[in-house]
Amino acid sequence: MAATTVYKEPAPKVGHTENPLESMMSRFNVAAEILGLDDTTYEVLKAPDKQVIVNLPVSMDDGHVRVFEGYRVVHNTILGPSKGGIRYDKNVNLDEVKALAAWMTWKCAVVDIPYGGAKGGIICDPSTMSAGELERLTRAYTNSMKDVFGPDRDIPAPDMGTGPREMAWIMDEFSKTVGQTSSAVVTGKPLVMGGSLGRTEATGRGVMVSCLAAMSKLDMEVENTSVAIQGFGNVGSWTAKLMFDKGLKIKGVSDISGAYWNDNGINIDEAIAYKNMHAGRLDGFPGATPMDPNELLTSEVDVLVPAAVEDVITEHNAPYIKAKLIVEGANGPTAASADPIIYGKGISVVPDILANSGGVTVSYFEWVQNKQGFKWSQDMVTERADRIMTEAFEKVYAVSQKYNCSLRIAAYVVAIDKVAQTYKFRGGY
Ligand SMILES: NC(=O)C1=CN([C@@H]2O[C@H](COP(=O)(O)OP(=O)(O)OC[C@H]3O[C@@H](n4cnc5c(N)ncnc54)[C@H](OP(=O)(O)O)[C@@H]3O)[C@@H](O)[C@H]2O)C=CC1
Ligand SMILES: O=C(O)CCC(=O)C(=O)O
Repeated sequence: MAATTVYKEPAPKVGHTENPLESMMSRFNVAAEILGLDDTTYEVLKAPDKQVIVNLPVSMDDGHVRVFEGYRVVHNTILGPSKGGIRYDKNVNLDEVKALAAWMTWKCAVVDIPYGGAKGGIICDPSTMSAGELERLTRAYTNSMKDVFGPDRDIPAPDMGTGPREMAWIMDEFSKTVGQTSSAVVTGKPLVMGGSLGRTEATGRGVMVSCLAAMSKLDMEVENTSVAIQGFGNVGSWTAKLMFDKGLKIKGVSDISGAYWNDNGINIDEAIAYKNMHAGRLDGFPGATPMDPNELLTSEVDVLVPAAVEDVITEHNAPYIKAKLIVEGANGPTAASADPIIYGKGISVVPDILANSGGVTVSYFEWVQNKQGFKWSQDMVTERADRIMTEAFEKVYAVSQKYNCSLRIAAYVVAIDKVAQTYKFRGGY
């Protein structure tokens, strides 16, 4: 794929400090130029519609009150109510949330689901907080956002550091403020209370499906393909499990405790069982040997799946990457400064806004089911999600061929074109 196309992104600035918002904007600018996007739509899309910053006083277990800062950024709602996860992490910041919100707009447009984009975050370290503290924090955040959230306004979901438990608290707290049970206000809920079959594994499944689609374009065979995966949380562990079940050889995995390597392939069922029995960490896993986490990204594998945080692939390590294919499970794992290097090496990249869009796709199914008051079977969810992922991949691939550009720029072109066309029909400015 990439080897036959011409690179079209601006060269990195000298001394560039990685910033996900700048990375998002530099790709957006290239796609806008390809499309000949009009100035008004460009100005509307380059900044978020709404940015909310809240102060959240929370009683801690030791009796003192700690004040947390939280954000919700709504990037755009021209395609429908805004959608996007909530991140709990000590490194959350407003620029990051703004980039993540814009990526949600592009992602929903790429898979053609009727949502705009948003993202939320709270600066906190969930690994050091008790369940009670996290519940009080989540309820305080939901209360502060009661005029932002709504089943037809803005619909949160899980992201790093959050999962079904937090989504259940959000649903309960929001329902209390509106005086009726409001299942469709949030997705990624536990199954018993309106969650969808298939949501937990949906993002990893989409990563696996788009990886196989890209491998087929590159004539890569499943049996001979080795993989390294950074991050072993929801996205990383499900990607690993589903790729392992398909017969790919997962040689390296990592989490915050370190990286682990087995040249003969890691038994992912054993790795997940070990993690579940050891406080969610792989530390001490006997089925692989510890390695330097920095070396995982440049290890001798065919496919690299970054599935943890932003900006892990930069101009500094990109020259040493050996994989032929990068499939971005995480949002924004590749800084824009690395793009020309990766492209120049002929490495294909299935970009985040395509590769990890399986999660929001099944969130959309959950929202539809909540509104219908009807539950879909696992087969129905899987078949529909796989079809959407495959069609989105083929569409992005065709655009990359048409404009002779990378899959990343092609995905932005598909997304921005849909949003811009909708603005033309709806008017309003
Ligand atoms: N959940 C979803 O449905 C979706 C998530 N994403 C994106 O996928 C990425 C991961 O999210 P998710 O899996 O939900 O988050 P989780 O919190 O479930 O998992 C994050 C994983 O990354 C690990 N990690 C964190 N920092 C590092 C690091 N520096 N090096 C290696 N591993 C690290 C964590 O380790 P440890 O557990 O040891 O702390 C954990 O294994 C994020 O970019 C998120 O935005 C995108 C689409 C949907
Ligand atoms: O499931 C969702 O609604 C959003 C998931 C998310 O935050 C993401 O795709 O980055």
